[in-house]
Amino acid sequence: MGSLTDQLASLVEDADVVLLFSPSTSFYTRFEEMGSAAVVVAAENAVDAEEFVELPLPFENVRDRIRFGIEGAMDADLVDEGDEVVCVVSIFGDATDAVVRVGVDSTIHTGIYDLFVNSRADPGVIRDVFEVAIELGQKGQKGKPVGALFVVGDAGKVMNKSRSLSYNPFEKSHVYVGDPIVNVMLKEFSRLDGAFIVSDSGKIVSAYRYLEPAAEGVDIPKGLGARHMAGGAITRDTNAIAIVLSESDGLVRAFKGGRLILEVDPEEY
Ligand SMILES: Nc1ncnc2c1ncn2[C@@H]1O[C@H](COP(=O)(O)OP(=O)(O)OP(=O)(O)O)[C@@H](O)[C@H]1O
Ligand SMILES: [Mn+2]
Repeated sequence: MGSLTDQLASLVEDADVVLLFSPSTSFYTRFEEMGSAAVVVAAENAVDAEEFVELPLPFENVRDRIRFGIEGAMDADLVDEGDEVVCVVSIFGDATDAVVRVGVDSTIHTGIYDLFVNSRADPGVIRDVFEVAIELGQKGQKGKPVGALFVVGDAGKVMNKSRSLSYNPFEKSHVYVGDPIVNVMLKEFSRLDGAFIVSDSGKIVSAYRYLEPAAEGVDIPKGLGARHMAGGAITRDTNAIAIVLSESDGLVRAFKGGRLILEVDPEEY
């Protein structure tokens, strides 16, 4: 009696919902055969799950990944506050290697799902901008660390709350983030001062914008400088989100509604 299995069984006991993160087909099939209901959280619905939450980024930080899955499941009314959720994840490799039990309360909710899915801009556009910022953080510009500020969505209003620092290289072009050539241009222009403005659909509206948002009601951590403050504040003053790569600490941060929602270390991707 009192075997390890018995001891650990308490981890999954009385769970309200099971979230399977990127399960293999065989794992998912076995799970289905047991008749257990599960929500699949993955980049794509490769197992044809009935209940599915799409992950826009791999989220190397497992807490972020789990938060995203839970918030997504809550948004789809599959999980409620007060539920006990069991998350089956892979941390070190592709195979399932961890079970995490989470009691869902208000503190679980950071807005990480909301950032991608309930913003003005398309989720794919937000993901593409994230990817550019992460790559830029990994490689820098010609080996040197660079910073960058991308304001995504609600571009008309953002343009009204900002001014041009110089000639806009994207003035007459119709180019979109996610296109490999455009991503190279964005990286090249990251040496310039100011912000990139991206529309809801991913069109690069401008580079070189100096943001002049009202800063009241902005709640961002002390110690971040003017770029982060301006990026955070514009998301309070408009319905845009901001993705900021810091030149000084190398992290990529996302802001929405004047709040810091997500911090990602490009070196971990
Ligand atoms: N209001 C603004 N609008 C657009 N860009 C800005 C604004 N304020 C600062 N920046 C840009 O941010 C750059 C860095 O400024 P600062 O060092 O104060 O920001 P920071 O938040 O500390 O960012 P980092 O972590 O990259 O140093 C500036 O050179 C400028 O290009
Ligand atoms: Mn700085």
